[in-house]
Amino acid sequence: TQSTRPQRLLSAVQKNATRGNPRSVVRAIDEFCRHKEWAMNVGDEKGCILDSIVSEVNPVTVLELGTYCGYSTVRIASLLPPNAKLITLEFNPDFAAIARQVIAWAGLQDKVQLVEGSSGDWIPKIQEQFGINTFDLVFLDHWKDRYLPDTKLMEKCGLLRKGSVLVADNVICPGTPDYLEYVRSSPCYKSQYFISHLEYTKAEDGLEKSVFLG
Ligand SMILES: O=c1[nH]cnc2c(O)c(F)c(-c3ccc(F)cc3)c(-c3ccc(F)cc3)c12
Ligand SMILES: [Mg+2]
Repeated sequence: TQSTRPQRLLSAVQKNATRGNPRSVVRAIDEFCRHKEWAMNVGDEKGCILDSIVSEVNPVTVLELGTYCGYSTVRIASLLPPNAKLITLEFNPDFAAIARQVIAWAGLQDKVQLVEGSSGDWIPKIQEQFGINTFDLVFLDHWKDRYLPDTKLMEKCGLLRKGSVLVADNVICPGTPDYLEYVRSSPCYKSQYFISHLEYTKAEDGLEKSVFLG
């Protein structure tokens, strides 16, 4: 039977990256996507911007919406302090199965909790299920039509506190106009756009960083 692109991406990691070395896992995926097959990882250019925001926030609790193959999960988790926890939600079970193996290859499974299911179902259950009250950082990278409803849901569930930082991928390509309008016009957010490119291409894309003001 034919392999899938995520399976081929995992094989490239297992072939070219060193177990327990997150940077080599990130490099192996970027090489695969640049030279073999494009895949929708945040990528190296936007990834560096994400790294700088994560390092600045130095979060103890992180929520990632949209795991895919675990590329940004590995990038973020590799920068976290020892006691920090990253929860990543993935709707697609095939993606989740690959991501678990990529995260394990990087040696980051103790910092990461991968949860399979829809963000809309899981966001209201996180506090009771994982003993987390609020998130210091949220990375939105799942589905463009869910960014705004899930942000409102996080607010309603009290998962954001004064100073919580939201980072959203793909705000230009494919674009999340309703989300951008909301975080840029709401008095509850201070927003900033970081211009970049769609992963592994010359098309414009960028990250929107929004600080919740409470
Ligand atoms: O859906 C996504 N989630 C998270 N990150 C994504 C990402 O970083 C992307 F670059 C793309 C993308 C953008 C342009 C393109 F041509 C193909 C795919 C998508 C995406 C957009 C529309 C779809 F129908 C399917 C996938 C996503
Ligand atoms: Mg993305």
